[in-house]
Amino acid sequence: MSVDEDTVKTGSPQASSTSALQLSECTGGYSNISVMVEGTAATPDFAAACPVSDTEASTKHTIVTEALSQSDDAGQGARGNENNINPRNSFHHSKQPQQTKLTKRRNTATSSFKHPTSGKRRRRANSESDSVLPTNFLLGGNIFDPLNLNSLLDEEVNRALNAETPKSSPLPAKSRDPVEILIPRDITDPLNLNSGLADSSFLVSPFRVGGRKRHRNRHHGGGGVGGVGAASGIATTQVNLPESGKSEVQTATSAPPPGMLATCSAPDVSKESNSFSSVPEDSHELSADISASSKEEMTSVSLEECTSALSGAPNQHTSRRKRRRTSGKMEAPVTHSTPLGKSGSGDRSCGTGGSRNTQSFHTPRSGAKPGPGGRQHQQPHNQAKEQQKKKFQYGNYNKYYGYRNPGASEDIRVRVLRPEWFEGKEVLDLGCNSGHLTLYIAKMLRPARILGVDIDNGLVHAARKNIRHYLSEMQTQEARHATQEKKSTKQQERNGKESLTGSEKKHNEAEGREENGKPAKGQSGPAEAAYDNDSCRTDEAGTQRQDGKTEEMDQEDCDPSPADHPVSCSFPVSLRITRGPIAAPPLTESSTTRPGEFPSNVSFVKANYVLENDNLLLTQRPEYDVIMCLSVTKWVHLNWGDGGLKRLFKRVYRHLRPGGMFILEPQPWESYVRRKKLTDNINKNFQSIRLRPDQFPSYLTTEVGFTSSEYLGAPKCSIRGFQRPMYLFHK
Ligand SMILES: C[S@@+](CC[C@H](N)C(=O)[O-])C[C@H]1O[C@@H](n2cnc3c(N)ncnc32)[C@H](O)[C@@H]1O
Repeated sequence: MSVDEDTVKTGSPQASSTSALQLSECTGGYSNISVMVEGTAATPDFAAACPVSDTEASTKHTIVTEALSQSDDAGQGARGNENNINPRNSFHHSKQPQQTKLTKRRNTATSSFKHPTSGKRRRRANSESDSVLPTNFLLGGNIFDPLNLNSLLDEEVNRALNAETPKSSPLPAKSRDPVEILIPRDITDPLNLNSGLADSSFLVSPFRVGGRKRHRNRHHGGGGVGGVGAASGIATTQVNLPESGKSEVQTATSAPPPGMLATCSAPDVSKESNSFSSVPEDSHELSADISASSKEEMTSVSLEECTSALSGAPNQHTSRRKRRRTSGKMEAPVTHSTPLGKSGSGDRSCGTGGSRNTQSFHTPRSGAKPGPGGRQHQQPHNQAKEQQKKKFQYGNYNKYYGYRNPGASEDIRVRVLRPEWFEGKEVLDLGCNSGHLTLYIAKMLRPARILGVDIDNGLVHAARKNIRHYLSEMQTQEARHATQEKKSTKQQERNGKESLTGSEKKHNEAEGREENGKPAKGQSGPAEAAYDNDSCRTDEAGTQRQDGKTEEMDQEDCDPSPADHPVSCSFPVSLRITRGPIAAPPLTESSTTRPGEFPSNVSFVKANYVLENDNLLLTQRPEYDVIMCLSVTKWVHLNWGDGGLKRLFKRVYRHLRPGGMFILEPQPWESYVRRKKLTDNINKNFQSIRLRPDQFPSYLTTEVGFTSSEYLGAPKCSIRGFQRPMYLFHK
């Protein structure tokens, strides 16, 4: 028998049926040899044929294999062929009972495969590093077609083969040895390059060290500089993910990266204001507890504030980014909560107009707080429910603004806030949550200083982060408005251009202006200076480009940032608007050092504003011109009863300077009822409440000392539960 240069036809007088020969094994090192096999060719003669073809390896051939294969056969054959091609293996198996069925299966593909050992066989024959080929193939695969994809080409064969699953496609045996995964001890230096030691112990196997251990109270700053391998270059196995958001947030809080806002605008409670240092320790501990739990996974947010109206509230705020970070790393924002921008068209919003605001804001990260077993799902149902309740017992919802202002709509309450109340003033925002309203005021109403206070550490943390996101969003909005204005100006100019006379044109040229009133080329105006150098700007406005698009389209996609915030065009403004910023820009020195300007004028602090006892009221000094207390009274009332709420009112009064203003948005009594069983303490307090919300105005004027009260209205909100009366009290 000879091997034809292009096609090898093996025929055997004894066998005329379709062959069970896996001839491809014989092609051994000949990557491109193709053999047309007819007949079983189950003769030892064929063994001799293989070496023959071996010598003709250099010729390129086409394979049309009409051969059958059975996975293991093929595999074993292939393995055996590494150095010694022995087609008998295949032959032997082709006589198995399964043959009838398997003979139906044809390798119909016109293959031109390369044997794994092709071409290198001779060289590797003496090598010790020969790779061990797999031998066991499921699903009828073989070394050349491990997944047996070829069988799919023939529907009939495919059906027949998979008629009995899993018999046809046996499941892998379970009793395999576990796969050992080696983990670098120092994940920041996985190859242990820093140590300079040729020590293989920098990789650890979880099996050898007794498996991953959970360290409940350890902070997982794992990758932090200096933390890992500080002494020996070998870290404890820090591949464990943080157990909860708590440790994560705390890590980030304790070591914010330089230049980030956590540092520049997040003063410590103790540093921020004496007025908060009087908060008793136990209150803080309580707060810590709550804040920890507030970071838990909130799969079923039962936002009391909008219970009635929000049954169909969009679930856009439940997306959770599980991306963990190590301390000191800049983090992508959690992109769901709602800013205080203007309402978008078509949104189910409280407002009626304005632009859409799709900022990426931080909400406190949620993470399952492990129970004793370390996993939430191990908790009994009731216990988990209990925790869930307790978690929001202060109204410290971490998706509050998402619910309150669905679809990133405007917070309608800002409409009753008069700018003159805030501009240049010292403002305190009690119960600021994640800071959206505070930030809006800081940016838009320009107070000299505004401090957001919240009992929930996680919310305060989120609020601090939101400063830079808000800053970035404001830039985007400004850019968008600028673009729109520019477009409309251009349109007007184009309309007016037609009526421009020749003499006027001449005059303009003499003045160094173009027809559209802009400086002529080479004479950029101050506002345009940064922008003119921008690569986005390709031509004068409105000119037609070769691709048929007009310049306006480019400008729309680029970010025509204000001259003092030159932002590159690499991230189109349209994407910033629709997807949020890539990452909020860190605050620059210039943006942080101008006192009284956003964002230097805003800070957040964690504190319980309810003092432990009335005696402490005496220590409170006047500090603020305006104090806001929006949608907080119910929570204070439920948690500290009449006594606690009255103390809060009195503290507010003392905290205000003469002539100061107190802006109050109380929740109605009906909304208390739904939360009365949140905790035992709340239930007890609820039963003893005598001072109802509708009595607050008279209490504040007659008992606390405010001279006047003004009803500001109940801003209309599409979420009815949030439509609440607002008052202004004067000291
Ligand atoms: C329903 S939210 C209102 C948020 C914000 N004031 C607004 O209206 O947009 C109530 C907030 O008050 C906070 N809070 C409740 N009791 C507090 C207390 N004693 N001291 C400080 N903040 C408190 C909660 O953590 C929560 O973030």
